[in-house]
Amino acid sequence: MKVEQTALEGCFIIHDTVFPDSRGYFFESFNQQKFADLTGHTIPFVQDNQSHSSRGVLRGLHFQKGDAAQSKLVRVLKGKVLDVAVDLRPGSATFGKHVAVELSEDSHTQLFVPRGFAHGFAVLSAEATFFYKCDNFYNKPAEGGIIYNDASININWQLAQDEILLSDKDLLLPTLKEYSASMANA
Ligand SMILES: Cc1cn([C@H]2C[C@H](O)[C@@H](COP(=O)(O)OP(=O)(O)O[C@H]3O[C@H](C)C(=O)[C@H](O)[C@H]3O)O2)c(=O)[nH]c1=O
Repeated sequence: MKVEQTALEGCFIIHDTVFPDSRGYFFESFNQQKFADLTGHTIPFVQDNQSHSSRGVLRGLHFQKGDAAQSKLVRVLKGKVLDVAVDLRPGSATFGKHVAVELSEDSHTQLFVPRGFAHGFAVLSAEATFFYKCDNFYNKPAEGGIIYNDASININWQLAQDEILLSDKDLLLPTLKEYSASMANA
């Protein structure tokens, strides 16, 4: 397992150590001690999630607010996605900035998304199975989000506009400016 820092402090890429042999391959997808030794974080993950989507599906940009905030360790079991994390930490020097990383079943890479970030992904392969660990439980009332095509974040999702399929909920998400204003008035 190797850790690659990104431009956003606390958000990093994990390169898994894979053991191929004549049968296929093996790798430890998560080891709390190795994760802590390499990242300095001991994360008490409490919930695993898995979703499956067809090409063009875009899930995000999502987060949970306040004490319900989640850090996530995300990876792809099947197919390929563009995975995106957006820094929404108040006062962060990289507030509103994002990282976009291709994750696939063959890359054996994972992305750690800290609390305070919005997260989303777009499916680039015919279909993709997405798996992630969360360090806080699902809390529907605390859910928040930012619209995927917010010009101030300017994410290139690597899909043609007419390919992108969003949930009705995600189509109605606010821009970062609208969200920030709503929080300021809260
Ligand atoms: C997230 C979640 C959802 N659900 C239920 C609620 C809905 O009935 C159904 C689908 O939920 P949703 O449309 O919010 O699923 P996604 O659009 O994949 O949401 C996720 O998308 C991006 C990529 C994220 O990072 C978040 O973890 C999460 O928001 O699963 C649960 O029961 N537990 C959960 O933890």
